[in-house]
Amino acid sequence: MATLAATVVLFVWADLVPYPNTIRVAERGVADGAGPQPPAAPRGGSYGAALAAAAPVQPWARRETDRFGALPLHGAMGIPPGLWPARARANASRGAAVNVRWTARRAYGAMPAPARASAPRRAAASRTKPTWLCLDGRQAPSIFIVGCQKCGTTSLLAQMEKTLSWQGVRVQTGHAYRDEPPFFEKEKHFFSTDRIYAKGRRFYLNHFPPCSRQHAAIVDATPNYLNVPQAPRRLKEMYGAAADNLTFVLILRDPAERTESYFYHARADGWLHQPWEGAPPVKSAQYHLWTHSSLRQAAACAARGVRRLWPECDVWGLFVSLYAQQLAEWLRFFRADQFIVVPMSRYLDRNREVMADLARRLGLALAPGESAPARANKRKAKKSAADAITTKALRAFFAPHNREFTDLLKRAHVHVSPDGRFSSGDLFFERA
Ligand SMILES: Nc1ncnc2c1ncn2[C@@H]1O[C@H](COP(=O)(O)OS(=O)(=O)O)[C@@H](OP(=O)(O)O)[C@H]1O
Repeated sequence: MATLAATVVLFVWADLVPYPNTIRVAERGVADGAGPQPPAAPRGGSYGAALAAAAPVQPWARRETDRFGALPLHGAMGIPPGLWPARARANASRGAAVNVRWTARRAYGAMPAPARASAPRRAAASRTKPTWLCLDGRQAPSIFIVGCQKCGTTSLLAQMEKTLSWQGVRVQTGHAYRDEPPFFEKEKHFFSTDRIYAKGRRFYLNHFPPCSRQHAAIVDATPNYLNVPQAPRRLKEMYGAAADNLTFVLILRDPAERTESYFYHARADGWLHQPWEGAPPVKSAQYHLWTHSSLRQAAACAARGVRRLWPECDVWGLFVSLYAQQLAEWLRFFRADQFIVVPMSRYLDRNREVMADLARRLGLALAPGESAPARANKRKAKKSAADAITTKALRAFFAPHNREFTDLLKRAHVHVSPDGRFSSGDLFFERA
């Protein structure tokens, strides 16, 4: 009830604020995320056919395409029409009322069927030694922390480097070139960034030590690999047959908190994603206004029948938190038993168990004794009470996506650290 009240307050208030009515939405991603896309059609048939079979597309859904400003977000948030502010009700009576939730559910019903791990493959998920990959004379990464941005990836990597080893040799990340920012030591951005990918395989592999100097395992911890749709295909192509031996770690945070953290980081560093006309300069963007515009963007996409909000609506901003749709894409290229999902809450609360589980699955030894996760990349901006209200509104938006994520993990038999156990419902708000 408190969540609903907070959401209503935010959106009633937000409705009074003048917003740009036309939002220019990049068709698919922006900047480095753009470029050739993997095929969108699912394995078992076309989305179009599945959607048409489920229910015919309503004319009002089509009409919404260019009417961004008129969308009643309140409906998308599940708020009963009686509680909508006057402007939203007026929009609705003009024919703009869109049951976005229904549209979205219909669209997501047709997600690609993920590849299932066969029983022997699943059994083989624990290893006795790490995977050692030599490509063109370089020890190439065999472990990828592919996501997600603002989910504790820096902290996890630091702890892996400190505590995981094999026969006394630690894991490591390779190096950054002198003209690259220092954080490229952790994250190479190769498979996710067109201009870096264009430099080619040799350029990537030159970041890693020669095979002669054997390391326990090499890690590329680029949190954007998960949300850039080109990344899994590129990775698979580069590794060829060796791709079967890779392990992908996904440390994932409550999507709403992640989005909040992203906003403050991206605003401070000047790369906040706001693909709508009339957006303020990045430095003066405000969290609640940015969130409201992002939710409008999502609602408009759903209303015009976009099949998967990620990647078809956008791949940046709050769309980075659409984990189900992203993982489904990765499962088209890799087996389910190559993935380890680490909820950030478990990483913090059950740290030792999670690290032991990672060690087992990566074939590495865990150093004895306790080690706490470092608080890396802590945001500098102060939290405010108003932010909490905005984040609650985001939670309402993400709730069905979170359930979809949990369903996917169960269906595809993806391992959730530390013990593979999780209940149906929302993984990010499970009871201990
Ligand atoms: N130990 C521990 N406890 C609690 N929170 C932690 C911890 N380690 C990292 N964090 C929070 O994770 C956020 C940074 O995540 P990333 O390192 O993945 O960021 S980045 O994508 O590499 O920029 C960032 O979140 P915000 O502070 O909310 O922005 C960090 O504070």
